[in-house]
Amino acid sequence: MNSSHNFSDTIRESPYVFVIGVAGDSGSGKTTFSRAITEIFGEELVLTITVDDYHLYDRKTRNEMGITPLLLSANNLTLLAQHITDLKAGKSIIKPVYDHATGTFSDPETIKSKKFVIFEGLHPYATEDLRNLYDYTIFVDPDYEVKYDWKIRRDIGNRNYNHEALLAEMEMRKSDYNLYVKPQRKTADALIEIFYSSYGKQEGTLRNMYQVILSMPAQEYCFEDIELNIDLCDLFKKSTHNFSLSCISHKIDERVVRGLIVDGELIPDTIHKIEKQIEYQTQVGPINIFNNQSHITGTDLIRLILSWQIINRRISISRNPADKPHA
Ligand SMILES: Nc1ncnc2c1ncn2[C@@H]1O[C@H](COP(=O)(O)OP(=O)(O)OP(=O)(O)O)[C@@H](O)[C@H]1O
Ligand SMILES: O=C(CO)[C@H](O)[C@H](O)COP(=O)(O)O
Repeated sequence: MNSSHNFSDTIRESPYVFVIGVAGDSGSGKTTFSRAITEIFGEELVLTITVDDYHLYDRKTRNEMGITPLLLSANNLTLLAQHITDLKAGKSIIKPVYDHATGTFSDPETIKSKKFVIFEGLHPYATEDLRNLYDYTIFVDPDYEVKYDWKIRRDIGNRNYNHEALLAEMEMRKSDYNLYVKPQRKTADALIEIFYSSYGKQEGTLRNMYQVILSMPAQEYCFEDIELNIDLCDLFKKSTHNFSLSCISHKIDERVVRGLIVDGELIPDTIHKIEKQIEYQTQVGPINIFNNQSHITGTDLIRLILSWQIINRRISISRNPADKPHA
């Protein structure tokens, strides 16, 4: 690419709307991973919509019906498909709003399309018709224990649940998760698994440090144009923290996928050098998403690599419009 050109300007000027789907259970870390794209391109270019807004029933009604929000039939997936189609065509939508603080619906809101639209939630691409509308899909899949530790922390703090009600709800959700949410994992372009750190559960939790695996099917786009250089001097001499990076091939849902496993911490210098590599290789910049952090975790590195992968997918569409997925 021309070195004086900023690819964000190309995106701004292009009519193409790139749609990303991030699926996973409640509190699984979807926002944590998708936020990097907003941090890189800014809110002017990136719109995030929570699929929770497409629930058909409020919390009280769901409780009376004895159902969880994970049922496909408890969500208006037809309206969701229509809204993705409209936003992709550059049109505005009038969208329902689900308020987690009260468990009820607020007034609908009008939303204008932007150049990246991220749909995150339980069922962003739960049907084949929905799946065909996306340019890139991610499935976030923390280990059961990790996920429920996060959910308890978050829902009791921010969503006004009491501990017992939350545990009962979590138990009730298990089978619906396997039936209605997890199947999306089979078709995701990128799958993120999160486990307690191999350097110690307690220490890891305190430092927000987990073992994170980013897996992708061996496909044409995989790490295209990516040169990931990690400065060994930073790792060995300048940092006193544990860090490991390895690659595996493994089978998930009958697909053989290649996984990048990251655990431990890097110093900010190392990640800033990687950000510069991304700027150089993609001409998107400035990329500076890790300000004021004393250490950089595996989650952070995977967020950055995943964003890089998405940017490359977007670049390939610009280079070759016929390359558009589902064109
Ligand atoms: N990779 C991670 N490392 C450390 N903590 C995490 C990570 N991912 C998520 N968390 C914790 O879990 C909480 C929920 O994460 P996040 O908001 O990203 O989940 P979500 O899937 O978007 O949730 P929901 O869709 O239910 O709003 C965060 O506030 C954070 O405490
Ligand atoms: O699975 C969820 C996604 O966040 C929530 O439980 C669902 O959206 C219902 O929200 P609430 O529990 O606040 O009524």
